[in-house]
Amino acid sequence: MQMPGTSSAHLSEWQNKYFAVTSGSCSPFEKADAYRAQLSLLQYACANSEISEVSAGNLFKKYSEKYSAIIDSDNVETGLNNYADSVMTLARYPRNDSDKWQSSLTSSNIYKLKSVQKLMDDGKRSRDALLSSIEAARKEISVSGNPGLQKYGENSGADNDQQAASLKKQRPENSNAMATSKTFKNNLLPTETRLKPDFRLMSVPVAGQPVSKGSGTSSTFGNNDVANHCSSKQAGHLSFGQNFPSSSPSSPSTGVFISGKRKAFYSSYDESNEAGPSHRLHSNSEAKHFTGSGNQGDESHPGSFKTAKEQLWVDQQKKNNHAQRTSTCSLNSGAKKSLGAARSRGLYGKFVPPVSKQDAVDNYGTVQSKPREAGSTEQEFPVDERLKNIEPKMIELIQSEIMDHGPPVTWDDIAGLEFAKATIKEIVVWPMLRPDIFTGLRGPPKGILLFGPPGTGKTLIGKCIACQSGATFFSISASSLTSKWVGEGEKMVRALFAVARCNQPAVIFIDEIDSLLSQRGEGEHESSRRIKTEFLVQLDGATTSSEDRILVVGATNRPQEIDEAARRRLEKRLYIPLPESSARKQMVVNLMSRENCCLSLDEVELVVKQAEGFSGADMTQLCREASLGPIRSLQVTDISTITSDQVRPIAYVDFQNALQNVRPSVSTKDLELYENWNKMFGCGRGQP
Ligand SMILES: Nc1ncnc2c1ncn2[C@@H]1O[C@H](COP(=O)(O)OP(=O)(O)OP(=O)(O)O)[C@@H](O)[C@H]1O
Ligand SMILES: [Mg+2]
Repeated sequence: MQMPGTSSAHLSEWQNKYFAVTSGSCSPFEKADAYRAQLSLLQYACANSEISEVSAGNLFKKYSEKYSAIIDSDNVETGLNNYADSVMTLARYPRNDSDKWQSSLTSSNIYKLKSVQKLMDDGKRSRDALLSSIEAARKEISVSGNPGLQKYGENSGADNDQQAASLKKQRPENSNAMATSKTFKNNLLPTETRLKPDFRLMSVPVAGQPVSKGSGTSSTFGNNDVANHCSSKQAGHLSFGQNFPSSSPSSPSTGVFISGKRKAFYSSYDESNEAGPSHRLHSNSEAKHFTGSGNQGDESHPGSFKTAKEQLWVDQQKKNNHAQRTSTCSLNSGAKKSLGAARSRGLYGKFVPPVSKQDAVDNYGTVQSKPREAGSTEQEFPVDERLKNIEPKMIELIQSEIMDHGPPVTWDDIAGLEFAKATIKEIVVWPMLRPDIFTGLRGPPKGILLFGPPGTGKTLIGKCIACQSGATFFSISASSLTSKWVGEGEKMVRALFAVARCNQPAVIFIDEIDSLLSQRGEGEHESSRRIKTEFLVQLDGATTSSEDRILVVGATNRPQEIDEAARRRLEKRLYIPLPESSARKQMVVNLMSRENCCLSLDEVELVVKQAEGFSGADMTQLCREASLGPIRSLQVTDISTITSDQVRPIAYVDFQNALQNVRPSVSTKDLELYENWNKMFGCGRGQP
C-alpha cells in the first residue's frame, strides 16, 4: 500500500499493521487493534496534510468498515461481539431479580406506616362527616313533610347508625381500614364529587404487593385491602356492616381479586351506609347478590352514581309509575279515583309523558339513547293500552299543547262573575278534590261552555282552572286543531282524549270552540266535519267510561254557531256577561294598585260609572290608556332625562282623557243576542 508523502516511520508502522492484519495468524482482537491503529494513523496523516482529504476519507471509510466488521460480529472465531456481548449474554441466560425480590412492606407492617395511619385518620373523619351529612339530609327530608321521603330517610339513617355500630362492634380496628379505603378514593376528588367515584379510574397499587393480575389497573389501595379481607373470609359474599370480614391485617393476602367483587362491596357498603347514594354496579350476579335490599332493579346505568336525593326521586317515580299503571290498568277500580286528588299538577306541574321517550337524560345530564327492548318496560314509562293506536308524534304534539307555563291566576284575579266562579268551583275544583263525594248524580258534567261577549274573562277563567283545579290541563285552541294538522284533525282529537284519559283528572280547555263545533252544513269541508264528528264521539263518552274524569271546557263568543249536538254535550253553559259596576270598580282598583295613582274612591266610582258597557278587556285598555296620561303631559325633551319617580301619579283627568279614546267593544245589539241565547240555552242566572 502506497502512502504518498508519509514519513518513513509512519510508513513502516503502517506496513507492520497491514501485515498483521493480512497474515491470518492474528486473533480478532489483534486485528481490531491493528485497524484501530491504522485509523488513527490516517487521522494523523490527514491532519498533517500528508494525504489529501479525499484519500483520507476513502481510506477511513474502508478501514472503519473492516474494524466494525470485527468488533460487531458475534462470530466467536472472527469477531469480538464487543457491544452486543453483554446483552446477548443476558438474552441467552435470562435472570430476573424480581423473582427473588421481597418487599419489606407486608400487610402486617403496612398499617404502621405513617402515611397509612394518616389515611386511616382521614378516612375516619370523612366517614363521620358523611354520617352527619346523612343525618342532616334526613332532617331536611323530615321537614319537607313528604311521608315517603321521610320514611326513606329514617330507615336509611337507622341503617347507618345500626351498621356503623355493628361495624364498630365486629371489628373496631378494621373500621379504620374501611374508612381509609373510602377516604383514599374520596380524598382524590373534590368535595362535590367525592361521593361519585369512578372506580375504574382509581388505580393506586399497593406497595409491596404484586400488582393484581386479574383486575388490571383497577386495583386501589382501599379496594385491595378490603378485597383481600373479603376474599380471605367469605369469597366476596359480604355486605358492609353485616358480614364485614373480621380477619386481621396480618391475614394472608392473595393480592389478586375480582373487580366485580370489589364493585359489589362498594355497592353494598354505600347502600347500607349512605342512605341512598348507591353505586349501581350490578355488573355481575355477585353484585346483585351483595346489594341485598338495595334497588336491584335499577340496572339502567351500570356504574352510575346517584345521590340520596336522586335515588329518592327515582324511587318516588317508580312508585308513581306503579300507581299510575295500577290505576290505568283497572279502569273501573276505586284506586283510580284517588289518583287526581293525590296529584298536584297545576300550571307549573311537570307533565309526565304517558309514553316512554326513546332518549332519556341520565343523572349526569347526558342524553342516552335507550333502545326499547322486550322486558325492559320496568325502566321506562309505562305504555298505556289506550295509547297503543295513537301515533307517538301526535302524543308529543298534544303534550306540547299542555298549559304548564304562564303567570299563575287566582280566583281573586277575576273580577265579578261570582256566579260563574262558584259554579266552576262546584263543577271542576271540588270534584277533583273529593271524587268520592261527587259520584252518581252529583258527578261533574263532562262539558262546560263559557259563552259571552268578547273580553269578559272566559280565557282568564280557563287559565284559573288550570292553576287551581290540580288537574292535568290541556289548552287547545280550535284553530290549531283544524289548521296545524290538516287532514289529521280527527286523529288529533282522538289522541287528545287518549292522552287526557291517561292523565286523569284532566281538563281540556278549548278556546274559540265555535270554530271546532260549528253547525254542520252542506258546504262544510270534509276534514272539519270529521273532526267535529270525532269530537262529539269523544265528548259523548261512547269511548270513555263514566268513571273517566275528563272535563271539557269550551269558550266562545259565538255560542249561536255551535252545533246543537255539541251544545247538548256541553251540559253546563255559563254566561260570562259584561262586568257590572262592582266588577269594573274591582278591576280599576286592582290595576291601579300596582301603579302610582292618586285617584280617590269617588273618582274611581265616577270612572266606573262612565265605563258602563265596558268589558273586562275594555276596562284594562282604559286603565292602560289612563296610565299613559302622566307621560303624555311631559315635554318630549324631558322624557330622556326625567327619573321614574318624577313622573306624576295617574289622576282622574287621565281617565277622563282615556275615556275619550277607549270605547266599549260590545254593542248593545250583540249583548241582546247573548242574553237571548242565555235565556234559551244558558244554565245560569247570567248576572255577575
Ligand atoms: N272578569 C275579569 N276580571 C279581570 N280581568 C278581566 C276580566 N275579564 C276580562 N279581563 C281582562 O281582559 C283580558 C281579556 O280577557 P279574556 O281573554 O279572558 O277574554 P275572553 O272572554 O276570552 O275574550 P274572547 O271571547 O274575545 O276570547 C284579560 O286578560 C283581563 O286582563
Ligand atoms: Mg278568549
